[in-house]
Amino acid sequence: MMQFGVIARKFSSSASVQSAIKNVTVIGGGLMGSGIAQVSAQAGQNVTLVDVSPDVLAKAQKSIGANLGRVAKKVYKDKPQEGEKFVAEALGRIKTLTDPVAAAKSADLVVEAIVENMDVKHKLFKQLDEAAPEHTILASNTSSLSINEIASVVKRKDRFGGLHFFNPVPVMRLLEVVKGAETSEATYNAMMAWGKAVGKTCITCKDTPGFVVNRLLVPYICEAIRLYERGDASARDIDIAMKLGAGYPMGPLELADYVGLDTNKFILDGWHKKYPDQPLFKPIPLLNKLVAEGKLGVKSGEGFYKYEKK
Ligand SMILES: CCCCCCC[C@H](O)CC(=O)SCCNC(=O)CCNC(=O)[C@H](O)C(C)(C)COP(=O)([O-])OP(=O)([O-])OC[C@H]1O[C@@H](n2cnc3c(N)ncnc32)[C@H](O)[C@@H]1OP(=O)([O-])[O-]
Ligand SMILES: NC(=O)c1ccc[n+]([C@@H]2O[C@H](COP(=O)([O-])OP(=O)(O)OC[C@H]3O[C@@H](n4cnc5c(N)ncnc54)[C@H](O)[C@@H]3O)[C@@H](O)[C@H]2O)c1
Repeated sequence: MMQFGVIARKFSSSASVQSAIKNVTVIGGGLMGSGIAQVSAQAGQNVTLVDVSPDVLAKAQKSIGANLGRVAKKVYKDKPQEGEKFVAEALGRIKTLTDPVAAAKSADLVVEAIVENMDVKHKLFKQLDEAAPEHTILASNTSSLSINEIASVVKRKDRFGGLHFFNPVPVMRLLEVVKGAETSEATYNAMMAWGKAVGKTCITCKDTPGFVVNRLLVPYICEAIRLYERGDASARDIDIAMKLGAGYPMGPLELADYVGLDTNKFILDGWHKKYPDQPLFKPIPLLNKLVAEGKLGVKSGEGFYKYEKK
């Protein structure tokens, strides 16, 4: 108990923690990348946000502005002018680019948050490894892929690791800092210090499937889907049960809709292929059916529940 207290204090988050990393490039301006760019800029980092799509970048800037406004309303509730200054300054620290190579040239740290596809990640990291300065740390926000496998294409394996954020990034306080087989102690320490500097509580994990959170969360969500598929309980009752009986903020099926049923399926299929004998990772016919029908959850307007399209 005593030891846990010490560890908890040691790793407790603080936006005032200093990090040697001042210039961060975030690649992928979608759901996760925009959140990572926001928390970095909020903490005073110079941020370059990259996406192949200028439309995504415009959308990201808009949502970051709106989310910074939410933060300002809370933090500066009696000082609206200071709140406006906070939002303007944070937004001013984010520049956008469509070229990852140009963006890597000025980075101390690159955080990749593009599609969860090994080939696409490999292609990007090869380019980044060639373009980035010697000291630059390369990191992936992958949910389910192996950090060692992603790092296999770069020369700087000692300056490569995992930085796994949670959705929604501005709200979720955890950051999993993943050590690959060849991640150096200096890289690990720099990633931990940076994570704390951007306001997250960091935990450490080896390069094991799903790290800590998803290794527990994916089987939990999958078991909930199987329970529903068997007709053991309604979707609503499964979700109410876990919210009121176990204290979760969302039930498992609501959470599956929130992260996206295609993402759920992608992770499960990838792990099933790698570990075919693990019953927890076996395909789920209902999940496959919903995805085949385009029912992907909140983003498509329907999953286990129906949503108003934004
Ligand atoms: C097979 C499985 C597959 C797994 C996939 C893995 C995916 C991945 O690798 C891991 C994950 O991320 S796993 C997923 C991990 N994620 C989870 O497990 C999430 C679980 N869910 C939750 O924690 C809560 O339901 C939410 C925080 C999402 C919403 O909270 P709520 O109470 O229901 O509703 P509320 O009252 O509206 O909001 C409360 C406060 O949050 C603020 N805010 C909200 N959205 C925001 C945004 N986008 N931006 C900024 N701010 C946002 C809002 O302003 C408010 O602030 P205030 O200070 O109170 O005014
Ligand atoms: N969604 C989640 O809940 C969540 C949580 C934690 C980690 N992750 C991981 O984060 C990563 C991104 O997930 P997301 O949900 O933000 O995806 P997303 O689809 O919202 O965003 C990905 C973005 O990357 C862009 N992109 C694709 N290829 C690119 C390239 N070569 N160069 C630059 N931009 C490129 C796309 O245009 C898109 O805007 C994935 O690896 C995912 O597993 C997701």
